Amino acid sequence: MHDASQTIKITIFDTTLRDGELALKRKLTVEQKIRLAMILDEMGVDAIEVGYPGACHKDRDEIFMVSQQVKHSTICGLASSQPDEIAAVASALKPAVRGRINVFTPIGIQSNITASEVLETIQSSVSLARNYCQDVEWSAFDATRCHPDLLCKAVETAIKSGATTIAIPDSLGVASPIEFSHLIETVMHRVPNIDSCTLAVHCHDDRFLAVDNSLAALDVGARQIECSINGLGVRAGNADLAKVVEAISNHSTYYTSIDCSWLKVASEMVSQFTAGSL
Ligand SMILES: CC(C)[C@@](O)(CC(=O)O)C(=O)O
Repeated sequence: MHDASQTIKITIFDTTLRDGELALKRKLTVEQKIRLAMILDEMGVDAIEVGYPGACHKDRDEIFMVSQQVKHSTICGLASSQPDEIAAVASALKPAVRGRINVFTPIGIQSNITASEVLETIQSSVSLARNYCQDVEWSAFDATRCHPDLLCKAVETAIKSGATTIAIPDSLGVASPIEFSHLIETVMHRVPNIDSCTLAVHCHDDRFLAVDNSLAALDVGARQIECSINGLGVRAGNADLAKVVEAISNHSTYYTSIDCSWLKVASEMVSQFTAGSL
């Protein structure tokens, strides 16, 4: 429950089953994914990212089977800009009550393609995803190590191509809260069509700042936080969902739809699934 002053809803996007699973030596089974997804759905998580078929073949069937079971949360699958990956996620989402394709494009300093090639890739992959699905997220992989001019152009292009959510990840966990919120503020100010999407953040915990960075971004306009149970995720992990949600529940203006009484059950379930596998 939230009180009357808490008027701004923050969407919670859980990626335990996708980014979290990447951290495991022994992958999750489909039964485990379904069990956790049912808890996340019951808990009130807005979106559940279940897998990345482009990197792990079994994830396609897992997205399909979780989509058959979950009735409230949006089910999400990750794809690169490759058309076959986008098609695989789209077909896996067929049984979903609500489905979302999350398309990512590398735009950081490591990416060795030109700016115009990046923009073309975004345009074609997001439009393709949008032909399959009304709900499309575009993630700017390595956004915190990219030139802000390119980031702003890329975000504008993704929105024009049909993305309804834009995620700004700190993929390698390099940013501080001031740097990260400044980057989000730049995007909010400089992208002309930014109001027609939900801005999301996806932070990694390499500097133990994933939760702080995510929360700092709210005050400059971010409205979705991507996080995971127990902070499970590659390297140091993602932002811990329970910490994000507890912090927001004590905030004067923001609220989430999470029922905190489920946090302990979810955390214990993930600890049990990952025991000996980290
Ligand atoms: C897809 C994207 C949000 C990503 O999760 C990609 C990834 O690390 O797999 C990131 O952290 O940049």
